[in-house]
Amino acid sequence: MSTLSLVEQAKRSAAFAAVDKHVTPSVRVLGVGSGSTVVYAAERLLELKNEGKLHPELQCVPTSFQSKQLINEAGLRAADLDDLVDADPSSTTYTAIDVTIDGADEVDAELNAIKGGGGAHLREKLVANASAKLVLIADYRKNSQVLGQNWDKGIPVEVSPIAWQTIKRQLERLVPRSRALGVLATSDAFELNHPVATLRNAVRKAGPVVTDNGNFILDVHVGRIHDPVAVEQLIKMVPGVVEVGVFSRMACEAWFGNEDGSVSMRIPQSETKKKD
Ligand SMILES: O=C[C@H](O)[C@H](O)[C@H](O)COP(=O)(O)O
Repeated sequence: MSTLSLVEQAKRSAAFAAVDKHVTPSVRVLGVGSGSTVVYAAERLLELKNEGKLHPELQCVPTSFQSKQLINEAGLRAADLDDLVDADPSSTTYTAIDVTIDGADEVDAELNAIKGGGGAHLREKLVANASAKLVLIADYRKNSQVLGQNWDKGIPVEVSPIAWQTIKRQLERLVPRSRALGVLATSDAFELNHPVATLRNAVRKAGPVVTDNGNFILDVHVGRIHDPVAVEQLIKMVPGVVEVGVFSRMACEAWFGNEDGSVSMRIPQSETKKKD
């Protein structure tokens, strides 16, 4: 009998289903995300490797220190993102990675996602952006219509430590800032008129979380996010912001483990409508 909790079982089911569908023997370069759900993806990759079902030359691109450890522990070959070459130099999109499988903190109807609950979103976004396909895996708690509906820990924003308090104050003034810029309709973009940015503190270490890249994390509470593209752009425009944990319009599929033990796969709602 399984000793996993319902949530862990849901993560595992989603991870196994997504890996089985997407990591076929023809996949040569795989992006490996970060977080607790990706641990199960690595477990499945190891099984497939032992069954001889992976490409013999498979290269795995890590998205964090943890992710690299998972790749190493599964006996897979890690590759550096910058050492890869574009699969099709004539393409308008840069796709050196065939597919990336990654977790998420929350996913909306269009598969916009909040990521960075584990502070890995800078490298995750770099890898996702170089991938032909980004596939998200998560348990049922992350399955939302609108970002901010279930995830109440704010948007993870990686910032330069040299001016984190200045950046925090500017992030808390996103609304007047966007009005001054006159480029984004902030009033429609997110719920709160007065966002709150909190420095993420470490657990079992005094002081702030320091990312794999030597930066700090501010968790920015904006309430519900109605326009993820605008929110991502607006936060990114604050000097000192290294990366924002809103991944808008990047994922093509999201796999969720459900409470009843089943697995659901979603594509962006607008794509579903086109097919109807
Ligand atoms: O920084 C961490 C990553 O974005 C994770 O993929 C995300 O936080 C989801 O993690 P988990 O699978 O542990 O819920």
